[in-house]
Amino acid sequence: MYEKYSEAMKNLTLSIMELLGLSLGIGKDYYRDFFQDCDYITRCNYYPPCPQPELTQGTGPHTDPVALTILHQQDKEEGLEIFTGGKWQSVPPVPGAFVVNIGDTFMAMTNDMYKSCLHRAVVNQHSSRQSIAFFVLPRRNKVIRAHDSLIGPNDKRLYPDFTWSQLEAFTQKCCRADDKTIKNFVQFLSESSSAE
Ligand SMILES: O=C(O)CCC(=O)C(=O)O
Ligand SMILES: [Fe+2]
Repeated sequence: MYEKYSEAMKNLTLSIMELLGLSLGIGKDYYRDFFQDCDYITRCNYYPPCPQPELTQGTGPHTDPVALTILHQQDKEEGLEIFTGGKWQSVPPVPGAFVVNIGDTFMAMTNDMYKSCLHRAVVNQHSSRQSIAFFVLPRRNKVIRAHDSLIGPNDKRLYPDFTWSQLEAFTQKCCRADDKTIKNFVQFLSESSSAE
C-alpha cells in the first residue's frame, strides 16, 4: 500500500515539476529532469484533541525547507493554516485534493520568483486530525542554483549555490525548521565561506 502511494506521488511530483517549468517559461523538462532521481520523505502527522487548544500548537509556524510538499489532509477536520494577507487563514480539506506547497529549496531555485509558504497546524478540542506530508528533496549532492533565465539583467542571485545535504544538515544540527531557516542558512554559508 505504502509502495503504491509513493509510486503515485513520485509520478505526480514529476507532473507538477513540468507545470512549474512551463509556468516559469523554462520548458517542461528542466525541473522534471532535475528531480527525476530525487529523494522523498513521507511524514504522517497525528494531532490528538486538546482541552485547551489556544495554549498549544499542532505544528508551529514554518516553511518547509524541502523543494515541494504534497500534503493530504484528512477529510472534514480543519487544522492547516497559511499566513497570507497579514493573517493566519485556514486551508480546509477538499476531498480528493492535495495541498501543494513550495518549499525553501524550490524558492531558491527560482531566485524567489516563487515563494515558500509560511504555514502551521492548529488543534481543536473535539476531534483528532491526521495528515500525510510527502516531501520532495533534490538528490543530496545536486547543486541548487536558479536557472540563468530567471535572473533579470538588474537582478542579483539571492542564494549561493548549495546542496540539499548542506541544508538538511543545517536544519538538523543548527536550528529547527521555522520561518527563518533559509535566511539563517544563507548567513551561515556566507560566514563559513569567509572563514575559509
Ligand atoms: O498537518 C498539516 O496540515 C501540516 C503539516 C506540516 O506542515 C508538515 O508536516 O510540514
Ligand atoms: Fe510543513
